[in-house]
Amino acid sequence: MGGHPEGHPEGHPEGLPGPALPQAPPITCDEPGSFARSVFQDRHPVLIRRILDAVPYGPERRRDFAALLEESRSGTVAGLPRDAPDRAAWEEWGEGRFGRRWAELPFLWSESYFYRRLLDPAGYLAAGAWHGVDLFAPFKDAELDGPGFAADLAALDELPGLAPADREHALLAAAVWGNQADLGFTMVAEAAAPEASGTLVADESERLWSLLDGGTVVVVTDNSAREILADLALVDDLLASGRAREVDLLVKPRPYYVSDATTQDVLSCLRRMTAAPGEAARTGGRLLAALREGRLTLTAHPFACAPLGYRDMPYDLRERCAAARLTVMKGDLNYRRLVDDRLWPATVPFADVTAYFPGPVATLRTLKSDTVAGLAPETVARLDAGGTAWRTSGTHALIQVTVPG
Ligand SMILES: O=P(O)(O)OC[C@@]1(O)O[C@H](CO)[C@@H](O)[C@@H]1O
Repeated sequence: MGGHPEGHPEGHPEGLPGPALPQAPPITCDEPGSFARSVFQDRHPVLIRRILDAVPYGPERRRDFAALLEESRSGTVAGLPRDAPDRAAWEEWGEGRFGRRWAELPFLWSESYFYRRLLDPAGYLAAGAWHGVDLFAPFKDAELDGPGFAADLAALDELPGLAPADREHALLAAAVWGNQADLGFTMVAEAAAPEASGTLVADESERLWSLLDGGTVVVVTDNSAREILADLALVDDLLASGRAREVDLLVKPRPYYVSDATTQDVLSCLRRMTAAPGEAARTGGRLLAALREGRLTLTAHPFACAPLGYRDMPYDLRERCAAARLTVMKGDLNYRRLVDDRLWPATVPFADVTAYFPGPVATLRTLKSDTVAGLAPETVARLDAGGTAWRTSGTHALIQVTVPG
């Protein structure tokens, strides 16, 4: 495993077979006024202030959070502590990147490393009183306790009354738009309200359904609380309808990108479901039974928190996706990893950019960062003419599918 060169890919990176791709530079934070730059310069200070407001870390840890913020906004990249359990992995994933300016590195790498580094002042990995304490738990808990989550639980009561096709349509839409409920994203006030479902800029949902014919489905999850609730409701329907024989839910092994779902977050959601009345409890009960029977599995692979694209998947994950009938990637970060977070022309065929993937793959994403591929020229022209930040505001979404040849 390892990163591929940051230079422009001319043809297929790493010389693997596949279609010739146009040149596309990786997104970095060096461009003034860019979204990526605003994440480090505007979003991260808010995030750290909120963490320090929400969790009573002592003075030394608070100073270490501030120092990390300073380093990541204007400094060069320091390595991990000598005794960090994941130091060897990061030395490989970050080869040639330590000591360089944060802003010049690929945004995918630098942002992922920033979330890894946050775990050190939080004391999450080291032995001691703060070991294993999720620094984002106050935000995740607030969403679980909020009116939006309660409304989503209650909305499940509508599902049994719907015809199967309508139910599938509603569940898929909920899984797509549930991705607006990203707590990192809502750190900035102008972010779109999670309730507002907007426009699909690409919709290959018919192809997605046509692939779901009873095999194993891998779901690469994104956010906890409202998004994972929608994902779990969809998974329940896939299992109950026979569209999936087994579902493997990939979660994060540690707190990541604020609200990304860990095993603990999935269990918290299931607990809320089973404690609620009506269909929420029945759905939660079926999912618990599926876990017990092994039809639903949870996997927390270290690569879930790697700063690399899926092109660099380790062998075991590659094999798993190759054997699955379909891999479903949820959310913006997984999309960035799928298309290598480059400034592709938006009309470059999605199938070409993802041709390396070892099996059929679908992506359900609201657009919250600059990279995008596979859009029709007239769609791009219309969106650009609209004068809105359609790539980054979370008001637009897509469902795209690739079945490698
Ligand atoms: O993967 P998710 O939860 O949909 O989005 C992750 C995200 O909030 O993080 C990045 C900026 O911080 C963007 O790619 C995106 O908006």
